[in-house]
Amino acid sequence: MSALDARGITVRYGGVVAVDDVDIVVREGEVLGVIGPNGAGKSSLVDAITGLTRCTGTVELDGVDVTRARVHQRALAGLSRTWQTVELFADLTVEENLRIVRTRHVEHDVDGEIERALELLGIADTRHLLPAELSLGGRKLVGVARALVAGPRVICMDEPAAGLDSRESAALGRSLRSIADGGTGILLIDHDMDMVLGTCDELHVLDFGRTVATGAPQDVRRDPAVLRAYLGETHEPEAVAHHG
Ligand SMILES: Nc1ncnc2c1ncn2[C@@H]1O[C@H](COP(=O)(O)OP(=O)(O)OP(=O)(O)O)[C@@H](O)[C@H]1O
Repeated sequence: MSALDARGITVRYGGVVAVDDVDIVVREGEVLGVIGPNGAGKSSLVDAITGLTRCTGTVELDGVDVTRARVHQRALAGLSRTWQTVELFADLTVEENLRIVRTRHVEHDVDGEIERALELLGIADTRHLLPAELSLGGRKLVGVARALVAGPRVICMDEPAAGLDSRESAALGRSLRSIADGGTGILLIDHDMDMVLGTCDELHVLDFGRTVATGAPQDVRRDPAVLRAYLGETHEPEAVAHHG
């Protein structure tokens, strides 16, 4: 069943069409990767889906139309988001940062969710540390844990691996897989192709705001339209071609 179903999403900034009639479906337990060159519209798409930017099109969560819902209402309906920069409370420990998350249901077992998130992200041993005592990778994992504690149906992640080394990035990918295996859908934007190709069930490729390819990672990375989209990019064609 689809946890997130976004249809005909179009985002305009003045005369610029940043996202052009894009359909995105994330199923329960699926990791959907959205990739594309710089400026392809990935962040704008996630901003539109989460309600942060104006768009046309429709967004459904678990079959419920949330197109007109505000950001916080979408969050309460089950749509979580992580950011490129992780904002944690500096004076609170990892566990306390998770404890202040607003959960979706009052009867929510917060303690249970926190333990589950700490275990899934492999950060249980850091629970009493302050954010400053963690590496950037560690803080990013706490950011993902925080999104998870709310009990989302779908988590949208904007470049969670940015700034991580390859070992941290691989660990993050494994954690995302475990989260999805627990039933949560994940919409993942990232430039780390090893992590994306190794983690996603499906890829959705954008170029100039348009969908140029969708499908399984092993098919998409060989797709001529995808390779074309990355040509002219300075830092990514090698990554895609390398795996092709
Ligand atoms: N607030 C804004 N106002 C005007 N134009 C914007 C705004 N935000 C993004 N754009 C433009 O919209 C297009 C898509 O940008 P977006 O950031 O969504 O792409 P992206 O794929 O996330 O890029 P990156 O990989 O570099 O993060 C680009 O042409 C960008 O310059």
